[in-house]
Amino acid sequence: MDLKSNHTSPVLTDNAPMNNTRLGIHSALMPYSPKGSGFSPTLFLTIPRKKSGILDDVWSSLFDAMKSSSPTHNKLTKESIIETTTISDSDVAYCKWMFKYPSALSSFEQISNNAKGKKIALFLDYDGTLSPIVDNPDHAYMSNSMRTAVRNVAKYFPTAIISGRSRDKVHEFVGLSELYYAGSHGMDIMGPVQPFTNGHKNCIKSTNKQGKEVNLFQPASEFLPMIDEVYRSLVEGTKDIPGAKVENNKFCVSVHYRNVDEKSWTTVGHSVHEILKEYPRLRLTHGRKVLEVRPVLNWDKGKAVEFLLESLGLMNRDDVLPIYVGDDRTDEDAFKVLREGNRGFGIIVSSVPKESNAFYSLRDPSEVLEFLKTLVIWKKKNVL
Ligand SMILES: O=P(O)(O)OC[C@H]1O[C@H](O[C@H]2O[C@H](CO)[C@@H](O)[C@H](O)[C@H]2O)[C@H](O)[C@@H](O)[C@@H]1O
Repeated sequence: MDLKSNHTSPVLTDNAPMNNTRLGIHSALMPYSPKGSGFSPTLFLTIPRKKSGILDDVWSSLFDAMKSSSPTHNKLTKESIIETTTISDSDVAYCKWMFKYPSALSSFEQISNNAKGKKIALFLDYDGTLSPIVDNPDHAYMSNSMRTAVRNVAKYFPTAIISGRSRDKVHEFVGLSELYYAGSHGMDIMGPVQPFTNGHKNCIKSTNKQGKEVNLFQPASEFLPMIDEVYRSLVEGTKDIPGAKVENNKFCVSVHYRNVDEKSWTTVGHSVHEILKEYPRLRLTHGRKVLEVRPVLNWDKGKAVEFLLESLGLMNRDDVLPIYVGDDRTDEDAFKVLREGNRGFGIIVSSVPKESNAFYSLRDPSEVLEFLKTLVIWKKKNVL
């Protein structure tokens, strides 16, 4: 299969009206090039940051994006059940979308043909991929059957979890020590000890909880005090908004508005924006009913995938097939890296149509579970 020819020129629109950036907000809250830091300049984004006068534009587009960032599932009523006996417009739209992003389950044969003679490297996002989206981020538990499936795939394929959460938190949720973990959207990677060829200087040797020697890569370590400070300011600045929740993800901070009354979403946005004005070295990205504050650093989940492939000795090898499964905007960076290098492919987890750089789709975590089980069954058959 020629991975490049599946479909061309993917556009990342994410179902929301936006300017030429994901949020329509980047010109205000985006990149800044700090001088005199100890970092490699290539790690920093370099688009100049505008100072003022665009607040209205910024917030109207942010608000549109906030509204559409995670579909609200209609509650089942008698009427809706009767209605669903006929095919709805959204079913038709989903089916059309699946022509472009075929199901990774029904296309499994195609995937396995492509994987023949190759070593699969598996990258898995956590929230919305391995665990269902729930209202309380502290309760986003993974099912035992999913844990077993992940443990099983990891027996056959090098497997990494790449999450926006802090590395410790996502490790605690997943609870498997045989995996590699990248937290804070890839800014905190614990990987195997390997001689690095890419000269990353923020890499240090450490030991994991099992006492095994590991490599720790934290390109944003300089930002720790700033992130702690902005976390406290965000907690203070949103404390009077019922339902708002701020989560410290170590090298980034999440401001959740899933449980905030829609009428107050702009208040959340404005509060975050007011605070971030004081932090030109921080930027804002947008996930599923969450605003994510992170360092202005040229580092994302895509870079984390490349870093892990390199440290596993699997980079740029014809006999390696990386597969990345994820549901959110930040996963697009990883899909893109795999697509552009024609290295492997992304699988987008979504129950609604959305533009993506992935090649295949799965509807929800229950289909992710099926996919992982299918991979193991296929591998077992082919090993024997
Ligand atoms: O990269 P991920 O592992 O997908 O992390 C992205 C964000 O996930 C979490 O928030 C999302 O899931 C929550 C639990 O289901 C849900 O309540 C929230 O609305 C979602 O945005 C996590 O809490 C965030 O910190 C991550 O940035």
